[in-house]
Amino acid sequence: MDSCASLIAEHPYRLPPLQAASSRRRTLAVGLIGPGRVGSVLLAQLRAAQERLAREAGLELKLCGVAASRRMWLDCDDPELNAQHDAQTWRPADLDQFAAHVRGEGQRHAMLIDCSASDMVASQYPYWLASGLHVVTPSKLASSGPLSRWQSIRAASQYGGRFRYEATVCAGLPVVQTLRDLLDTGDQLLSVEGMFSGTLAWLCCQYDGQRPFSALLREAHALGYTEPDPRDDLSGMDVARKLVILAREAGWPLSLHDVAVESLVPAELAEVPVEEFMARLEQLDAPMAQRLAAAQAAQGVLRHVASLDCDGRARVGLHALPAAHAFAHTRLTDNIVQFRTQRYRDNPLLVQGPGAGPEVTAAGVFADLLRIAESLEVRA
Ligand SMILES: NC(=O)c1ccc[n+]([C@@H]2O[C@H](COP(=O)([O-])OP(=O)(O)OC[C@H]3O[C@@H](n4cnc5c(N)ncnc54)[C@H](O)[C@@H]3O)[C@@H](O)[C@H]2O)c1
Ligand SMILES: N[C@@H](CCO)C(=O)O
Repeated sequence: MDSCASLIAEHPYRLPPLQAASSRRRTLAVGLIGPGRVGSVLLAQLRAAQERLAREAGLELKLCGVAASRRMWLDCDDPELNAQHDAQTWRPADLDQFAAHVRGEGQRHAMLIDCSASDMVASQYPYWLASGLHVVTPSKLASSGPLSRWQSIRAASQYGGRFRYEATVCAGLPVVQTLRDLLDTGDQLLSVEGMFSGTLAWLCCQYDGQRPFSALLREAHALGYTEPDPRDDLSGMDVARKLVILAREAGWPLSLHDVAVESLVPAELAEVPVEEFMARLEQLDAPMAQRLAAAQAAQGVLRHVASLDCDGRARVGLHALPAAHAFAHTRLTDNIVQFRTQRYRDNPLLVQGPGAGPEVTAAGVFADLLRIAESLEVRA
């Protein structure tokens, strides 16, 4: 035990568990869709916290199912069978059946967590929310997809289940909620600027010409920073989606086609299957070496920067910034978000920290789950 942990364990004045635990006992049925890098870490975090949440917060999390792209696991009344994760308990995936199973009979609180990167899954949100299921996701597809679908999701979440998506922008950092709080307290957003890609932040920090860009990109993929298809990061589309999400949060009807995006993906690799793209990554090395040399010649550093203003101007691209620029001093996957608002007009409000990776992203999703759970009424 480190000294801090032992101090907490031995301290005679440790705070008692929350009083409300017994009087606010609630059960939340949870189904997870997409047990990939983020989804599987989230499952581990939920399991690790289950007992503590029941004891200290009166929240019983009941994991009732996991759906992957081709198969799903549903719990049943037989604990022995539930304990087995083998072919006997897995069955072909069927999202309607999955959602109905998690919703269950009667009035129980139920939530679907979408950790896939599937548009087909995102298109189900309006129906799930309208049926009273809560939805939490790190996937940007719904919040930055077609505006009409986004509006249906917002409408369904007004009277149905609740919808939260904090981890869609800068993973576990409190970005969407910070903007929401500013707006809800009467502030007005003027502009947002920053570095919104953990992958590109990490690549820009690591890339000094010693190792080829392609080798670093393979490493970023293995570390779980990239999107399932790393072209979503390199093309700037992942960052464009984050700008669209923030703009819509502020009530501006932005869509992806409104964002001016500079892509780093060579045209000949834009449409090939992802496996082929990964096999041909070396084709990125020469153009990226040129960008680095140009930045170094100007005594600058490469940084991937995005901006959005209240006239709807949104742009995303790679820049050579002076070494003294605030964005030049970030580390690892650090994202920076600068909100300029009426209140923070002269000196912007800053959110900064790691912006990618399964652990921090899963924790952002988990925090959304807890915020919804806090608001649930006690039901028999
Ligand atoms: N990795 C990060 O740092 C990070 C950060 C923020 C947000 N996100 C978002 O989190 C989501 C998951 O990212 P990841 O890195 O875990 O990706 P991943 O590819 O590791 O996992 C995605 C999982 O979803 C499954 N899947 C695909 N289609 C499905 C379907 N129709 N039904 C059920 N499952 C399906 C895949 O089989 C895979 O297991 C993505 O939307 C991503 O944009 C990731
Ligand atoms: N691939 C994304 C994950 C976080 O959205 C990034 O690198 O920023």
